[in-house]
Amino acid sequence: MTSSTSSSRSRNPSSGPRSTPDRFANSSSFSSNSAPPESDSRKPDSGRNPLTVAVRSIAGAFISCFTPPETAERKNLIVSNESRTPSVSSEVSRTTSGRRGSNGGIYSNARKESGPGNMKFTMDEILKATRNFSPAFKVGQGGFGTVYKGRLDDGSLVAIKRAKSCVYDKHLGAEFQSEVTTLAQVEHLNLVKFYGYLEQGDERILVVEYVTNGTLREHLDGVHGKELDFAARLDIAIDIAHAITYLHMLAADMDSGATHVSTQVKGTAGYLDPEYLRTYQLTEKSDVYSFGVLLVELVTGRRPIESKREHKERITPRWAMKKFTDGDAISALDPCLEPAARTNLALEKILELALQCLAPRRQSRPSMRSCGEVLWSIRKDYREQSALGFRSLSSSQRSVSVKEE
Ligand SMILES: Nc1ncnc2c1ncn2[C@@H]1O[C@H](COP(=O)(O)OP(=O)(O)OP(=O)(O)O)[C@@H](O)[C@H]1O
Repeated sequence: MTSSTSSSRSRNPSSGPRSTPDRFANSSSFSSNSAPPESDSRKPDSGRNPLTVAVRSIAGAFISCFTPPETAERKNLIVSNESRTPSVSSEVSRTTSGRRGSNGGIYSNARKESGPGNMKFTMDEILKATRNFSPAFKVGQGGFGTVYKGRLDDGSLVAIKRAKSCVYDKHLGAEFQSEVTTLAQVEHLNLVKFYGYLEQGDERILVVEYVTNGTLREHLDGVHGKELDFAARLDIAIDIAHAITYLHMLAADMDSGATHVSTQVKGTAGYLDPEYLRTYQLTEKSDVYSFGVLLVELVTGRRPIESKREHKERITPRWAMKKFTDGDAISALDPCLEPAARTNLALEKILELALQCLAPRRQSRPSMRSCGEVLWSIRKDYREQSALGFRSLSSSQRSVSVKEE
């Protein structure tokens, strides 16, 4: 989504929403076991901007760095090397209050005790972990800057994100610290763990958990083997909705009620709330918009912007919404997915939700919590229908109306 510290792993510049809380997302792991967000009357969807500059910077990562959900499908996707990343150890996270480092052990790193917002790295440590920012350790380049893979002294594998000098407005000196303070408080199974930071001279560096499973885009493209099945995509959507809901609640707690104006676009094309262009403000509802784009991406398998396609298909959300409103949702379904009555039903409901998320006016968009609840209900129906044994349709029936068997 829109921010400056993204930890996304997308290798495609057009992938990975960038508006508010996706930046540190890992999406998934607990998906199939996750409960719908609990209602919280303390934090109504007020429509105010709960995202401080700092929190806004969290945004943007949820799409890219993710661990596929716990489904049969996942077993084929997951990296079996247990020593690689804590993000694949969902069971560990679920069953222990302690966290595990990339080396598989509970953190022995003294930084854990150093407390949120106080996890400072020295330049020596960063240089050692990245072999002096060796190009061989570079894993990506994003709006925030350059991302390196590194290993800390305790063996933890981390992503070291070195900000471009233009990312932090010199006039907003507190922006980085504010961001760090927020990141240090984020603890969610679907969000990459924040290890610490370095602020020295012009250098601004963030150290976060390294995600080895690849990006959502890669999994949608089948780069790691079989494409994600529909159930897995639904799980991912729910996990992301939960993660953003969590971030919105966090942000609401921290929000001072100030108005947050950003004139520096930090998002990724295709995901950015169009209202931002009018107001220069990012709100929770900007994330909802980006989430709508993500929903479309998940079910169509297409990138938000498909510049090589014919004109009317280039902006994927617009194309998919047209299909949906024309009553032809099924033709927007990712051709990799097997059409089935239950899938088509869920597809329609997901696109309906996406339509609401993509509403041009912010006030018409649902809250993230509500998105999670709707998706939860869609998944419940989908599973029930799967259990009832709805049979698949052949691809040739894709364009005809679906009748339940
Ligand atoms: N935590 C991580 N673990 C592994 N690889 C990562 C991680 N974070 C980022 N990367 C890699 O670095 C690339 C750039 O990430 P980064 O988050 O800076 O850019 P982005 O996802 O394009 O977002 P933005 O442009 O908004 O900053 C990603 O595409 C990914 O390949």
